[in-house]
Amino acid sequence: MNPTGRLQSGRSLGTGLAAAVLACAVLPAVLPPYWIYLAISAAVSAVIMQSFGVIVGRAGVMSLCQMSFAAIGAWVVLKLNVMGAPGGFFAWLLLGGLAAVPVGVAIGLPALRIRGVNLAVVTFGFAVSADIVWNSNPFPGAADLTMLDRPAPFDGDGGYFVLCVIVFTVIAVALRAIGRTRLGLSWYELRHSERSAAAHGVSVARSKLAAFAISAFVAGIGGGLLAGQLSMVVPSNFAMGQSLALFAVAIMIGPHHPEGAVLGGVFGAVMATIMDKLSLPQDFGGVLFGAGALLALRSGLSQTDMTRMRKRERDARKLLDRTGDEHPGDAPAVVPAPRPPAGSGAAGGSAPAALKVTGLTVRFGEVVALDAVDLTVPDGAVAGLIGPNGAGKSTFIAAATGFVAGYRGSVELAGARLDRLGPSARAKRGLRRTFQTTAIAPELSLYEYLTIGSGRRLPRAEADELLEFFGCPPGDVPVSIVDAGSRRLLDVAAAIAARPKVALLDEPAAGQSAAESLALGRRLTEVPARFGVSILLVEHDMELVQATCAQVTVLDFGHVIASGPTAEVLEEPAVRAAYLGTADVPAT
Ligand SMILES: Nc1ncnc2c1ncn2[C@@H]1O[C@H](COP(=O)(O)OP(=O)(O)OP(=O)(O)O)[C@@H](O)[C@H]1O
Repeated sequence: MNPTGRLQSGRSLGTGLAAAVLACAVLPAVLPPYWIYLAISAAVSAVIMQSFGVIVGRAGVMSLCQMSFAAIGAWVVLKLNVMGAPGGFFAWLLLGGLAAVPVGVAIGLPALRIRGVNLAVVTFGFAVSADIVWNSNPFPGAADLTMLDRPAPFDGDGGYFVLCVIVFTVIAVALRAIGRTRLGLSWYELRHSERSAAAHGVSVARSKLAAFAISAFVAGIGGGLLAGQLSMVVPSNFAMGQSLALFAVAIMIGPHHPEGAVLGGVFGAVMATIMDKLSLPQDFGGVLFGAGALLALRSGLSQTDMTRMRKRERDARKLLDRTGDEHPGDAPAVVPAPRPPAGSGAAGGSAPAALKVTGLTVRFGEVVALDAVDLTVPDGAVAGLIGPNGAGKSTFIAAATGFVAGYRGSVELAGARLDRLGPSARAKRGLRRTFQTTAIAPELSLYEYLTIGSGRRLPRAEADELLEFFGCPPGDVPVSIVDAGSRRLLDVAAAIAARPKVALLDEPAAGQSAAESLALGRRLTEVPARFGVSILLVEHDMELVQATCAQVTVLDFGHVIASGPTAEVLEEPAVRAAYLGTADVPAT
């Protein structure tokens, strides 16, 4: 983030904190008692909405059981109160949140294998089971009417509202900090594409479980606060219907942003009163939430996401106007890329292998996508992999990087076998890839995306250098206003940012003009020396391949039909016949 970005981010934190202080100072003083009570309900709901914000808003996981986690928090607080446990309300509140964590992780385990609607059904099943448990076992204190006393000095309604706002603010600041770590950013990537996250070395399992654990903790805290508000709770306070309604609000509003959590909390708390005042049935509020959620699902973004993104886009356009770059992603003019010297890199044959793939065979049912393919990427080289549509190039990248289970053959990176490792482990070992279709979370900035890709705390200067080198827009620009061609370049930059041993690039020049494609070729030839990354380039653009790759391997129907120095290979009759027709190979 440049100084302007940091300033804006600091300003939004300052505005949020000022709003919290103002709410604490003014609302208890001016609101009548009934509305103060509603304000407490809104603040408690806002805390529970924050838990939806983590799991639904950030990680994109359809969890319908957040109120069950809240119930665990409430149960623990009430149980410790009945027991007269030491520590008092604040310690019990914390323990209530912590008690929800293992349950959150246990519910998250199925999420490692299933997703979408199926996962929603699993979490809903848990909510139903929890409902049955709560209904047949009264909450602690309910049988003998042991009330929970609120802690001084927050025991009055005004004071308790202040306490709830403080808890909300602390959680918001903590989640904001987590959101800037690689874990927090990886949640956004998970939401859009788990395979991209895995290709960036993100452990999808760990990331999802962390989201479940943190969201359960926050929900547990919310449940504990609700127990403090009501002094005694009943199962209907945590009914599965509540989880559903709040889930719909979460999808619609986007509680992963504090203003969205507050808005969601207010809606959740006052909707019943509004329906009452309008003489409408209570369930009508749920119908409205459901309709709003459907609209948000169609656009893929919540209301707060859209508002923030528009603001970010406006700021970015101003920044681009100031820097004179009106078309993000326009590649700077470059002289044509120099051809690599014959015999250099891959063509030399004597360089040690950065990547050595032997006998790679992949079957999809009856289709043999790859048949005993041998391919080597020498250290410090840009090698090419070409072939007609359906030849098996993408399958080769997918299998080598661990995205295809059950291939035959071996994949060695700098002499180490990778065959037993999954995609994220291979990425961490230094084997990165890009995809033909980019799936970058549009709400991220280019800096944030590079941070995820790099797998480390990427210094701004290094990020700027990478963006400039690949001709990408400035780092504060949101991905949402970056064109498709530039997104591909950004994807390449993110792969290189990790400084892997080898990067496998799947058609990075698709969507680029001829001049941009040549500019990319020039940059790619510099990558091994400049960043220490060897490259395997999959491309249909023959000029780019010729300008960039010293050695090329040609696939046809899953077989290697030629391999060696690019110029010689492209002259081979079998290659011309299979791939390029007979006379279309540009003279080399
Ligand atoms: N998941 C899959 N299930 C079944 N068949 C597949 C799958 N993925 C690829 N194939 C088949 O494997 C073969 C190789 O496909 P692949 O996408 O690797 O080719 P490609 O050389 O990358 O093509 P293109 O240049 O069009 O991207 C094709 O016959 C394709 O239909």
